[in-house]
Amino acid sequence: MPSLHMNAPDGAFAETVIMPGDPLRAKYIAETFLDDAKQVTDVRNMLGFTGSYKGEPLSVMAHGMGTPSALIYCTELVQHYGVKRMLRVGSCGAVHPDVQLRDIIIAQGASTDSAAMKQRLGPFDFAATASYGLLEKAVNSARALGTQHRIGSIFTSDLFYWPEGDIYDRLAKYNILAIEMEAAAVYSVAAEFGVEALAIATVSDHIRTGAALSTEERQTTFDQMIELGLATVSA
Ligand SMILES: O=P(O)(O)O[C@H]1O[C@H](CO)[C@@H](O)[C@H]1O
Ligand SMILES: O=c1cc[nH]c(=O)[nH]1
Repeated sequence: MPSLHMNAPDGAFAETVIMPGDPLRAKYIAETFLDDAKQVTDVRNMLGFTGSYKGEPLSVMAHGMGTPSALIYCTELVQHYGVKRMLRVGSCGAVHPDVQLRDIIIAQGASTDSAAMKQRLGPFDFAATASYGLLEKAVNSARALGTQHRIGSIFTSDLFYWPEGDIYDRLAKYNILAIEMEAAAVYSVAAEFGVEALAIATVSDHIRTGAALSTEERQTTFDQMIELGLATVSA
């Protein structure tokens, strides 16, 4: 039976799902890295695929841009399809001076400005953190692969275009490395339903300096991040 936003039948998703924001990145990951990948959902062109990796079932499902979209797909994957592990593979913009273009950030925690997140614990703030088991596997895999990485906290924003620039100084002061738009949402769904989640993200641009990866550099570094994600979930 399909869910509200996915037309995959019951059992169509593996217990582990790799999740980029972009549906075409989901297609690319499935076609490039999975064996026998089949498309399982295409509602709104938000594509999902299931195949295998190193002999184990693995799915790839896009979650779109922003917290509301990610909350919908993550919630339905877990509640409707019984998914147990979600690993976001995204892009992010660096705000911390120590972070370099191409760095892969393993997101230990994600602060957020999202109003949706404020509805979780009533008057309290929910601390969106990665599942330690996945975090440890990602760090060990990055070391084994020799992948340049940073472990730290990021910021999940509802805004891509900020009207005021001073927010970046404040984030860097709190040792936040980079901004993206979904990690806290993915972590919060995992916490709500008792499953595992991790987000890793490639620094595609440096918000402070304006430096950005070329199209070719994006491809190479995204491949490194995807390989790290696959190593993490298959460790
Ligand atoms: O590259 P993805 O995974 O989409 O992630 C980042 O890119 C999008 C903004 O351009 C947002 O979804 C942000 O989180
Ligand atoms: O959300 C994002 C993703 C990449 N770069 C940014 O500046 N923001």
